[in-house]
Amino acid sequence: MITTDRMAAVDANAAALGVPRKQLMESSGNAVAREVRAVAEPGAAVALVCGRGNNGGDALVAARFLDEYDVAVHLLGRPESIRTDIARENWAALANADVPTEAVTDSRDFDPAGPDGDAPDVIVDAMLGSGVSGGLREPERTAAAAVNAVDATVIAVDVPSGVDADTGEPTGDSGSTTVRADRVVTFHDEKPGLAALDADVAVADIGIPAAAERYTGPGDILGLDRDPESHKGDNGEVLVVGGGPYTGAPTLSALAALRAGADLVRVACPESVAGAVQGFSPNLIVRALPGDRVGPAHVERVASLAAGADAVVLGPGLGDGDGTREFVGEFLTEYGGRAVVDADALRVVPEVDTDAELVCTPHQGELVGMGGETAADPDERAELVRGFAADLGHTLLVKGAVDVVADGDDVRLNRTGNPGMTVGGTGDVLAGTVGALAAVTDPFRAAAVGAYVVGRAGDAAADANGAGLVATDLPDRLPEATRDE
Ligand SMILES: NC(=O)C1=CN([C@@H]2O[C@H](COP(=O)(O)OP(=O)(O)OC[C@H]3O[C@@H](n4cnc5c(N)ncnc54)[C@H](O)[C@@H]3O)[C@@H](O)[C@H]2O)[C@H](O)CC1
Ligand SMILES: [K+]
Repeated sequence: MITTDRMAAVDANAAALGVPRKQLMESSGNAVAREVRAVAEPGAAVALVCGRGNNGGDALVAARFLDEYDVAVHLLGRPESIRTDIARENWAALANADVPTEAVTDSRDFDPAGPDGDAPDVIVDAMLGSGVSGGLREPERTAAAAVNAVDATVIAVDVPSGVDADTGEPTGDSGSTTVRADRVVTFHDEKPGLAALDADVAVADIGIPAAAERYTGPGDILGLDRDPESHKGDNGEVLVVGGGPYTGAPTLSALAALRAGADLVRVACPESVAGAVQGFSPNLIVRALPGDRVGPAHVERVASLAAGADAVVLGPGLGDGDGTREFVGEFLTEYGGRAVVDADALRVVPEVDTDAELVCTPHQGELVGMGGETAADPDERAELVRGFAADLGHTLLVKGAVDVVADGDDVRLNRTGNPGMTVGGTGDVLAGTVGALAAVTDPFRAAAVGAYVVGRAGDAAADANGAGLVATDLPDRLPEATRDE
């Protein structure tokens, strides 16, 4: 099962892995042709109704494969309005292969029966797929009604036009037109909303490599960019709780959170280091806690600060004194929001019963310290991490040459980054980055994207500084690493 957003990410990851979209479209078109052959004998009349996007492109390919049928292609719009060059190439190929085609510019002219007036045996609905937004507009709306009015077997490409593949509901309001399909041939994996439809659903493998789903890639960032209408605070407020024996760690986390997109970052730290932390950057808002270590006396104060944040980053530079461990346990017991837990705070997590949604970011040693297991083989390690995440009831991001991100259901691997990143402080940068992302997306995705972009920032830093990279090289490189390619 895959959602349309995740499908778009996997599609982009496949492209980044070098799988040409044209190849995917050829495979999709071939799958559509197979569906036609499954329902109609050679010589049957097949009308392919194509939109201007890649959904239409799939059917333009299919038309080429169906030469033993009486094929007619109806493009809804002018050929020059076809959106992508791969779909345009397929249109041109059809015209050269003397397949009857017509470009419908006025929806009132559209008749799936075509010029000879005989109703087709099969109609392929390739008007709109995952690129649909809102209820059907013209000419697709009139065309959908015309398709529904014909007594033919309707095969929908990817999803029936006008249907939201995630919900099975119309993409417009409940009364809006959708194509009623007898069969749906969807690509790569089942979509959540298709089961609700009164149609047979076939899932076609179109050659998307498993790595496009298993490993993070540029597609995982899609959709995280800011809403241009957003204003201060919408893009996340993060509270970093750390410092004590160390001052650099909470600062690195806080700077990373800002560079990863958080609007406001506050740092709750012992007053003994507050001056040093504030001194690192005027961008930070420091909330000093009495004394030189974070302890149980600070739980109420930190809990009230956390209530005003979208995500907490707990642990950088806290140290592992008894009082600090007690603080972490009591704070997490009380806190019910989202938190990234790192460094010395990690070992408390297995003992604490919390309503919070946690992302724990241990390295392999810290994972074992929490009671988890690791293995040399990446797939075995991934399965062990997934099982431990299920036991913990939280998301794990286990750092390594290949980072393993897992919650009880899903596992994703990240292979950006380089050995230069073993330098101290990069874990603090990662924790802050995941904190900023957890403020705007779900914990699993925050961990996967966080691992990916910090690794890319580390790779950019290594390009510039070789193995001499230091953690402070990373935050400023996060914006570039987080940009949609
Ligand atoms: N995901 C994959 O790996 C593959 C997907 N394929 C096929 O590509 C479509 C998605 O193609 P896309 O071009 O993104 O969008 P659509 O073709 O679905 O539609 C875009 C097209 O439609 C117009 N439009 C959008 N909303 C409406 C509306 N409400 N009313 C009218 N018109 C609308 C929009 O302006 C565009 O012009 C996917 O479904 C698969 O079939 C690849 O070919 C194979 C790999
Ligand atoms: K369709």
